[in-house]
Amino acid sequence: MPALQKLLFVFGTRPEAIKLAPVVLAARAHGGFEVVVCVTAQHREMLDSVLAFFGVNPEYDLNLMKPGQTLTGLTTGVLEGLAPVLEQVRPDWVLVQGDTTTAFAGALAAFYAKAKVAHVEAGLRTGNIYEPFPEEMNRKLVGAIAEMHFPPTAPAQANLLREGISETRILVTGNTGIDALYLVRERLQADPACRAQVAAALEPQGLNRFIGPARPFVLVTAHRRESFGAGFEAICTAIAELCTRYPAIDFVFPVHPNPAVRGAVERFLVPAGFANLVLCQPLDYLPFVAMMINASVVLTDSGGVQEEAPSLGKPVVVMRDVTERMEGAASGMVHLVGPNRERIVAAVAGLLDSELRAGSGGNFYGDGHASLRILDSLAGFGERA
Ligand SMILES: CC(=O)N[C@@H]1[C@@H](OP(=O)(O)OP(=O)(O)OC[C@H]2O[C@@H](n3ccc(=O)[nH]c3=O)[C@H](O)[C@@H]2O)O[C@H](CO)[C@@H](O)[C@@H]1O
Repeated sequence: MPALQKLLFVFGTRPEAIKLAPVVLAARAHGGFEVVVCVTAQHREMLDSVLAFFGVNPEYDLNLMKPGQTLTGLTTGVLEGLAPVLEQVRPDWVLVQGDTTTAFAGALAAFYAKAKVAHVEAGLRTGNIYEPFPEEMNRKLVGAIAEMHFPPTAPAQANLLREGISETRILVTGNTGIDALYLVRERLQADPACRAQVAAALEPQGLNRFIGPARPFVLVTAHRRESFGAGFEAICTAIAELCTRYPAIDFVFPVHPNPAVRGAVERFLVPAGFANLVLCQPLDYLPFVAMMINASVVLTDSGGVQEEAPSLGKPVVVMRDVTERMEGAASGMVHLVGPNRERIVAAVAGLLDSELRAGSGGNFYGDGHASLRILDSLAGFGERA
């Protein structure tokens, strides 16, 4: 019988936790692995709420989040913090996900410790190292280090092949974010206690009405670093114009804690006091998914939300100039408009005016079984060793 392989998961933000939690849970249930989790806590509260929801208790916590955190400070913090963890754990594989600074610095720290890196959600590219910034460079750098690459889709695999990575080191798996999404949707459908938990979580912010038969609403998220400044002014003024034009439709905007995002919202949206604009704290993952299921249109610059909304049959307007996820755009479910006031207003209005038409959705990004494919592939290495 082959020895258990030791997997060290390293992650630090809300989206990484959402996309790695299903892999951690499946690895713990698998039997072929010893599993160790180290969080950098590049985000703190938003990370903890996801860990609690999935019941993932990290063995190591670098607790790196600081006010006014810089990318340089974070990178060096992850490198220095991980070195002793790697020394102690001595993993066979270090798993990192996506494109955060934690993923890049985690992969580099693993390389310095001569541990193999497996990259979950590999191969996403826009071709522009400043969009998204710093994510495009982070994921290219992880790609240069990784021994095994798990792209979610065939176009992401093609990007890796173009960069000269051998096809024997690539496996298309689907996105693990869709594993998490379907898991949550199933729990919401099957478990009344889970629905009660969502209602209780939304009640203090007065948001329960959005999970019942609500009047139509648009769910908004925005946080991309390259839109800070002029981009956020355009995003906020577009939302203001939509609030005025559609008084019978609500706009629900959980505001990301980054001060650049909060500042723009306070300057361009708060003073008008729109009755149909609901500004709230970021939502926990479970209530956020419940709201997405009920939304008419989703307006976002998020990568994960761009994958989730069409998987739930919701049309999405993407406030970015470029995207590494053209699969949804090609289907007509995703409208790429940039952080541009006129184009945001036109796209959202187009969807609202067409009787809130939603498509049937599609699983362009995953079928809910990505985690098992990843683990079967890593288990195969153990058997060959
Ligand atoms: C450039 C790019 O596309 N990069 C992505 C980036 O992340 P992102 O843009 O997807 O980040 P966010 O938008 O912060 O998170 C999204 C998640 O958060 C949930 N959500 C949202 C609002 C809320 O109030 N409550 C919530 O729970 C939501 O359902 C979703 O699952 O990093 C990831 C990590 O490496 C990569 O995978 C990834 O490519």
